[in-house]
Amino acid sequence: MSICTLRSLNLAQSLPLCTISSHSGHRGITELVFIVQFLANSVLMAAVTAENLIIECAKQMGESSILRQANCRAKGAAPGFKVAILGAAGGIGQPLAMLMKINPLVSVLHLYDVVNSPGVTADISHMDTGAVVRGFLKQEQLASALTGMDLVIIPAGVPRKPGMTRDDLFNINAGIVRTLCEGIAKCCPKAIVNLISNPVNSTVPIAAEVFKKAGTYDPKRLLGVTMLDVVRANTFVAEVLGLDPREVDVPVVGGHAGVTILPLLSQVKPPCSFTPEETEYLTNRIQNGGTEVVEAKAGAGSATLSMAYAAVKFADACLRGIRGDKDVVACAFVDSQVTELPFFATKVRLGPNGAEEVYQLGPLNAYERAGLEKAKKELAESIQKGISFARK
Ligand SMILES: NC(=O)c1ccc[n+]([C@@H]2O[C@H](COP(=O)([O-])OP(=O)(O)OC[C@H]3O[C@@H](n4cnc5c(N)ncnc54)[C@H](O)[C@@H]3O)[C@@H](O)[C@H]2O)c1
Ligand SMILES: O=C(O)C[C@H](O)C(=O)O
Repeated sequence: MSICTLRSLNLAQSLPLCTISSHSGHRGITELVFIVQFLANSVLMAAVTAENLIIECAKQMGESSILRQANCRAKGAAPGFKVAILGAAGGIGQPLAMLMKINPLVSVLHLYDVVNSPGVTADISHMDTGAVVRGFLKQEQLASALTGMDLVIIPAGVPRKPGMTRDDLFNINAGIVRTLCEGIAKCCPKAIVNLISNPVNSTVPIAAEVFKKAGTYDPKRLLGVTMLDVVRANTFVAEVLGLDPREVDVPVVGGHAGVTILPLLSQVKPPCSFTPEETEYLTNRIQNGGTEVVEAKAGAGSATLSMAYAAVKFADACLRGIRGDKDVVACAFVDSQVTELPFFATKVRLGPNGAEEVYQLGPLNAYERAGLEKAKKELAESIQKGISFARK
């Protein structure tokens, strides 16, 4: 029975009581009973009619009630940006969807996955925040999920288990990212893409190749998400320095795997210095932060909650950039001329078109210069692997 009918029936039960109390002093019992019965019947009839209308409406629309509610609310959507999450039912996808639903810059939130997206959508759509939430399930609904989007966030794909490298995910995730990016090229070629799926050092080159093939590639709009490395670096450095992590800003450059993750501890803000032991400890911990979580989860996946937080921090920066806010700067793995490699993570300035400006590395100390050489060697192979896969 629908909510409308239930409410009408409650009304039918309570109305006679009101009527008796307000009229009992002026009318005879028989007259009163008649009036009460008449009113109750009228309300019941109205309730039954409303129920029939609802059933008829649902039949005509041939849709679930979730879709009808979403359509309804979409008509009144507040101004803001349209964001799609691909892989929204996953370990990262769910908390990411929840946090994006809270973001006041988001007016429409599309949740796409190959499994479980209706449940996640129903759940998140009950949050009393502004964004309208719609769910999309499986490949046949990918185009609807993507059409009209300003920002697409991709955490789709398998996570690591203990003993695996991120590159071990390549065989499965490369194909997933390729398919999703083909959809983006067709349905929302102007959207800014935040790519989370690992191995980021290879999936970003794959995405670039897909967009090039489709003739839609805009290097500024494709951003590999390395924000989790920055979030970890800020946390670990703050611990060592005894500071509030919110006051610390550590640039992390290179890529997103092992030695390709290069924290620039000589450029930490507020300015500070580290002993060689602290530098070694911090660099190792930041480079292996992902593995630390994978091992602690002991087979149940990799970082999801801190990643959702980092993804939202980065997506929010992208949305502020699209809105035209000045001086929005974050680290990301992007098409780059900073080194001889075609892709590299550095600080970028985010604007209406994505990464409007890619910043240089700045002065590096001897420890960081040695780290950079190691990072570039591994990065070159991972980037080439992605390009070769996509060109096959
Ligand atoms: N960039 C980073 O810093 C970072 C951090 C953590 C995790 N990751 C990566 O993010 C990815 C997701 O991690 P997770 O923990 O959420 O994994 P998960 O397995 O919990 O969730 C992945 C979701 O992707 C969905 N999916 C699979 N194929 C899909 C397809 N073709 N289209 C749409 N959705 C699809 C799955 O159904 C699942 O819901 C992994 O590759 C992981 O390594 C990256
Ligand atoms: O480590 C992983 O496999 C997931 C992610 O890349 C991370 O850094 O936590």
